[in-house]
Amino acid sequence: MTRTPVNVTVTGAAGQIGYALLFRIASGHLLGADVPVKLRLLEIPQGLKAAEGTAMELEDCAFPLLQGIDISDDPNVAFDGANVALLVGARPRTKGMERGDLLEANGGIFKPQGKAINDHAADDIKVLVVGNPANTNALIAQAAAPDVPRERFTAMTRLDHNRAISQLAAKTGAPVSEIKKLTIWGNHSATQYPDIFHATVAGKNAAEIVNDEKWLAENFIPTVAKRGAAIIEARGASSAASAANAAIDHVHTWVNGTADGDWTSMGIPSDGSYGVPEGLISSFPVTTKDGRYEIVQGLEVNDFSRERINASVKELEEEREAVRALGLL
Ligand SMILES: NC(=O)c1ccc[n+]([C@@H]2O[C@H](COP(=O)([O-])OP(=O)(O)OC[C@H]3O[C@@H](n4cnc5c(N)ncnc54)[C@H](O)[C@@H]3O)[C@@H](O)[C@H]2O)c1
Ligand SMILES: O=C(O)C[C@H](O)C(=O)O
Repeated sequence: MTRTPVNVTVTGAAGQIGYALLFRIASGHLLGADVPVKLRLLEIPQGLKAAEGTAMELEDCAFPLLQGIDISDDPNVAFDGANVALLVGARPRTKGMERGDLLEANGGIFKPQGKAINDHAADDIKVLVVGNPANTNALIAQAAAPDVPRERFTAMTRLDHNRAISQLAAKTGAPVSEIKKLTIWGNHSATQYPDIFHATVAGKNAAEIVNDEKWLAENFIPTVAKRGAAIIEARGASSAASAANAAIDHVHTWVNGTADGDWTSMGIPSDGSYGVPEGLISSFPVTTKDGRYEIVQGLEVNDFSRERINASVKELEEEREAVRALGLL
């Protein structure tokens, strides 16, 4: 194999998403079956030993595409030469912690990581933030990386997108492969808005096939938006394999392109489209090609959708104000 390996940095590598993610990156699912990779694992000092254990297991898989694994607790080392960065490690909310405390604690993680990306990553760096609150953590990292084109910082709403496809497939009886053009708008939180008004099921308009606004408002939207909490309740831990799968999907689609006649959802810096204030990292319908994404333009937004997009965007604005007040932007 002569191709130069792609450097993929994963933070929180010893966590549960990390464990579900690393083996799939190393086996070619992130970038392609012919793309060699080098893994850079970033952990806090307490996580280093577990990360070493995971690295031993990765070696034991003898993946032909895996050309090296480095482990560090220093962001300046872990992001050195990174082409793709998956920011998974974050501070979970603990008992008695207010939202502001959570944002401040994550600022302490994502600001230095953004700066390390700014100073050390490769020129073609692509960043996906998974650690929650993902959209606002992405904003913090982006603000600390003024030399990196801002569109390279993205936040994960692909898990919500995949969840919504699955729920719509179950409702309509269609296979998931027949569901296209679904959109997640807004924040990766309970305010997100999964939109089926432009989606298609086997080529026909999904909203017309469903024809049930009550189901949309009272079943579909809350099921998708609160799925993360339902999984925490059932598993006793937040989603891991499905989150890792969505991270793989997000980067694979960004790098390799969306299929003709379809789009995906990504949390990306707003350019003001659809009335979302410029600069907020909000989820949009996007097409991708040649490693770049574009917001799908010209979609009609009805009153039902507008109200819900506005509510999620308002929450993002409040989060932005909170981190600005903390001096993180
Ligand atoms: N966007 C999404 O759709 C989505 C879905 C599921 C989970 N999440 C979020 O992903 C994050 C990770 O989830 P998990 O289940 O893997 O958590 P986890 O607690 O199992 O693992 C997190 C890991 O991050 C490490 N870590 C903490 N601070 C770090 C730092 N500064 N640098 C490097 N590593 C650091 C920890 O040591 C730990 O090993 C959480 O914030 C979770 O809420 C997001
Ligand atoms: O970790 C969480 O709070 C939930 C997670 O973001 C998810 O959507 O599964």
